[in-house]
Amino acid sequence: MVETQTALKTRMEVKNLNFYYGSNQALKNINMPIYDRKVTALIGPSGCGKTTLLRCLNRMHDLYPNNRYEGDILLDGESIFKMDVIDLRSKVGMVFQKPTPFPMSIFDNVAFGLRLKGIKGTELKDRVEKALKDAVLWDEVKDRLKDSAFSLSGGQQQRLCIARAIAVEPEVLLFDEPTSALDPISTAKIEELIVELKKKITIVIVTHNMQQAARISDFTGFMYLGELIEFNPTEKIFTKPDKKLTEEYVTGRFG
Ligand SMILES: Nc1ncnc2c1ncn2[C@@H]1O[C@H](COP(=O)(O)OP(=O)(O)OP(=O)(O)O)[C@@H](O)[C@H]1O
Repeated sequence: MVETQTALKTRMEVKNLNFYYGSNQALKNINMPIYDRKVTALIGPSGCGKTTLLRCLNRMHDLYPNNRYEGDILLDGESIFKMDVIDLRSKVGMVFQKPTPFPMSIFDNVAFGLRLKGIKGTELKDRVEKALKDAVLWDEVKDRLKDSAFSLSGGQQQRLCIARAIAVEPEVLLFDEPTSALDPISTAKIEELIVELKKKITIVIVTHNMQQAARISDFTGFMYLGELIEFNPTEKIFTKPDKKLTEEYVTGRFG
């Protein structure tokens, strides 16, 4: 069955978004839907604003006082700028480029967000186990849950960070180049995991790797110099893009 864009449910919506680091405007009038339970990839040359846009989606930039947003981003129709930021980040989680386990045990890493929500006892154990299973890490760690998270390999640490992020059952999960620090086997595992996760979670991923975008995403946004040049189904972006600039980029004529 061919899916049309109109039949899709919009989970988030970026509307006329400008973003400034002090006086430096990094995003220019971005408009983009993020469809429910699809993988949306952001591609474009270095410095075009991919990470900046991703970090707007859960207000990661709020940490620095000189950063400024204009326009709006909606989550389920509600402005994220009117939401409590902790609440927003429990709905819109993030996995970073380098694995960022906390300096504590494997179990405690995954339990972290759940404990903040007041979950304990058997429910806590069950939810940790479920998250580790969903992140396809359980079999590798079930006998060493008390070990330090740093005793895991890089690829395992990244899956642990994914387990930690999904344990609190976010609606949307943001991935910032999640495999750029990993070997090909670990990369393949994370890619399979992302495709599996989208059954339940809406995913946005920044990637430098165009093959990765083509392999795992349903929609792709191509960015250039702070603008969203084109947003379309991934297959169209890579075979018959609307814009010449997109075509030049995906065929490797500049990068
Ligand atoms: N903390 C910051 N302060 C000031 N300017 C910044 C900051 N972070 C990024 N920028 C600028 O914003 C623009 C977009 O950067 P961003 O990191 O979003 O691009 P990107 O497409 O993710 O690049 P890359 O693929 O190299 O990671 C760049 O011009 C960059 O120099």
